[in-house]
Amino acid sequence: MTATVNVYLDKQEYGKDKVRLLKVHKDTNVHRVDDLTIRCLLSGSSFTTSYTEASNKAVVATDSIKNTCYILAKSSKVVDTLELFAAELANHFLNTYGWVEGAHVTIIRHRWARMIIDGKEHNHSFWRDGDETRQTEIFIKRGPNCKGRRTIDLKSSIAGLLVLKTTGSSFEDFVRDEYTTLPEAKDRVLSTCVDATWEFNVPAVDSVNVLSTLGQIPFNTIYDSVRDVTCDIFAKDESASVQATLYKMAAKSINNWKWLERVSYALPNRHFFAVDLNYFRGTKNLQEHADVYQPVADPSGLITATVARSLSARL
Ligand SMILES: O=c1[nH]c(=O)c2[nH]c(=O)[nH]c2[nH]1
Repeated sequence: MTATVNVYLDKQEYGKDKVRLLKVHKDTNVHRVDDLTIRCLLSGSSFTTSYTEASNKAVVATDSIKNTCYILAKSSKVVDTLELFAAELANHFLNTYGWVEGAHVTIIRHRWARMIIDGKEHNHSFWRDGDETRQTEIFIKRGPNCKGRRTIDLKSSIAGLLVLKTTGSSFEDFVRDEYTTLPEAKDRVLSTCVDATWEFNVPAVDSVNVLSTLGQIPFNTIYDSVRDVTCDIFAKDESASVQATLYKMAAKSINNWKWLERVSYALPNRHFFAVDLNYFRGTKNLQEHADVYQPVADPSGLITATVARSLSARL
């Protein structure tokens, strides 16, 4: 029995997720590695019938999409710049399959730090120095009227950068009412797991110019810089709140880089509460006496914001 037709396919994207890939750069005997997890999703009106009429005529198998990731990783010269490799992949799908209207590629890079052996960086041995990842997400679309044009939405992120400072953070002067139990804190432990995202301002370009246009943006330097700014401000700011520190971090990176349009942070406030030890022989461990804390995994605060370049700054 056919379903009643008071519905329509509103949107669709399909492809391969969690394609795992390790690229070893062997150009010298000091090897470098890029350990990636890739998602490639395709979209376009030609795929509608694969959902609504069970027709696979336009469907590029997700297995072929996976193979493409490996084939391009073999030939690519830019795997170590996530944004450019993501653009190469997305562009490939648009150039190869004329009916694909949008290619949406997300790449996560997992950390491998060089081992120090006998006091020296080792040529080909690495260790996982944390769960933090670098990520990028690109969505390249064919121009609606001019098929040779491409519009590019591009953003990159740091996810899971776990940081902690033991002083230089306060939280005072907040609302006190009958719901409040939290004491004012002049000096507290501050810890968060940073998710930072920066959105690039990329003009629409002709299909042949996608990679050369993006090639002008110093993506790896921007990533290093946003990470440095995050750590620098986290460490040096006399923080009045997570909100105030977040704003300084985001504003600084927008001011540093003309390519950045918006910078967002999501900062969980991982609480460390001083343990009240007064019950044990009057032991003082609160306020200025605190040095034993209880980390509280749940619940955590969550402070999020996006800071954007103002229109006047674009002129
Ligand atoms: O930096 C903070 N911001 C808050 O909004 C908040 N709320 C809270 O209980 N502790 C904190 N800390």
